[in-house]
Amino acid sequence: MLKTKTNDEKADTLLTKSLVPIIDLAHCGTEECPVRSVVNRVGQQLHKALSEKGLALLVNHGIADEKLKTAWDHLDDFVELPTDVKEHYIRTGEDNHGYVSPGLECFDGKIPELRHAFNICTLNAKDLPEEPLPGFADHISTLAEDFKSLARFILQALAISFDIPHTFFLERHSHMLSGDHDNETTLRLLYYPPVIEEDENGKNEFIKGHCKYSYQRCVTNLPDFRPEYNPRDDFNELDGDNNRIDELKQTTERRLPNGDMIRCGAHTDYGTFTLLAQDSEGGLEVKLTGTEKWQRLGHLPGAILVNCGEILTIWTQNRYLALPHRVVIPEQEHLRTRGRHSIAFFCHPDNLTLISPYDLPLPADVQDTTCKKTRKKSFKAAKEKVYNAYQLIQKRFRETYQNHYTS
Ligand SMILES: O=C(O)CCC(=O)C(=O)O
Ligand SMILES: [Fe+2]
Repeated sequence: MLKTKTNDEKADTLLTKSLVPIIDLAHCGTEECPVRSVVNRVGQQLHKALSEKGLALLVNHGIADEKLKTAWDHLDDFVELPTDVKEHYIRTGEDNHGYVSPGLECFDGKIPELRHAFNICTLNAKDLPEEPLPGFADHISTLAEDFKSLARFILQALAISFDIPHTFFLERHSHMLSGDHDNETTLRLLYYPPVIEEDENGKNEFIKGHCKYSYQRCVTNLPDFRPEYNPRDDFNELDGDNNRIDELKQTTERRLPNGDMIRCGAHTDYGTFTLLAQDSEGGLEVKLTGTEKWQRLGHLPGAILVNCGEILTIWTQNRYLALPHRVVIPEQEHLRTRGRHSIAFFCHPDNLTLISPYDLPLPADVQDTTCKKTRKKSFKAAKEKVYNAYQLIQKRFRETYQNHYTS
């Protein structure tokens, strides 16, 4: 007799199809003093995941799903506030804190981003929309503290993966979310509105700034790593054939009535690493280390993605490469016409930390093969070019918001 698969069996089968290494944090990711043996194991697993792929999915990390969902509810409420109220909370550029409305950011330097973002760099209630939205400050501050604890866990695990004292990275990230302008770490709430080509007035939902689905739960609680045919993949095979690429773009890229839009352009994150939670599949694609092809990441409900940022790449002398990623407008109508929420925690070193590629020990094989003279020479060159974390990130902010600054 043919046996039908249980949900758990289906989930297991789908998990084995995941592109991404899955790391179990044994529920101690947010603990102040996590069990040492778990930190050691995660350190070894992170080393393999980040050096081979540039990312990993964290499960049993200690941040309850309900907390994430409530944060997304708060963001939806914020987006629905009248424009003049929202204006009080707009990101000014002096620091990264505040609301960023759709169209202001441009990660790939070309196409404006189709999303609402609220950046949180300080937990001070007066800088959060507590007055129009009672409960916002309390909830978001607790969640931000959870993400900070999880980041501290990862920082310790990373140190272990390099065989250096477990406090090495912690000491260089000691001001995260302190509100004293000494560290650019940011918790970012994101909402991508549904993309509906035309409504009855001939306008797109996004252009009206109205969110048809203000909140959505995942379609399913099963992992979703189905490989799907994506016509954009054809671009990957067509290096250099510009005519053919243009022709394909006409048929595969979603254009809105007022021009090109994308959910989030291709980029790498600027900091040490990023933790990312997403409420549903909504177009997140990655280029895994060593590959040139955009791949759909898929969705594992409740998991938090950790991906390597540019500062960690410098620190590790390119052993952990920053992960190129983007959020495209999904081809499938049932995904495109639903909104999508995510939360990103960008973990940054303290501003004055010098990011030198010579702080970490070289792996044994590199040490053996690199002759002393070359090492001396490159050390001198590297010494001349060392920037601090603040200088590195400000340069990247200027590039991302260049349209805004010049307009
Ligand atoms: O929303 C997402 O899934 C990704 C967001 C992102 O990559 C970013 O804001 O840097
Ligand atoms: Fe990103």
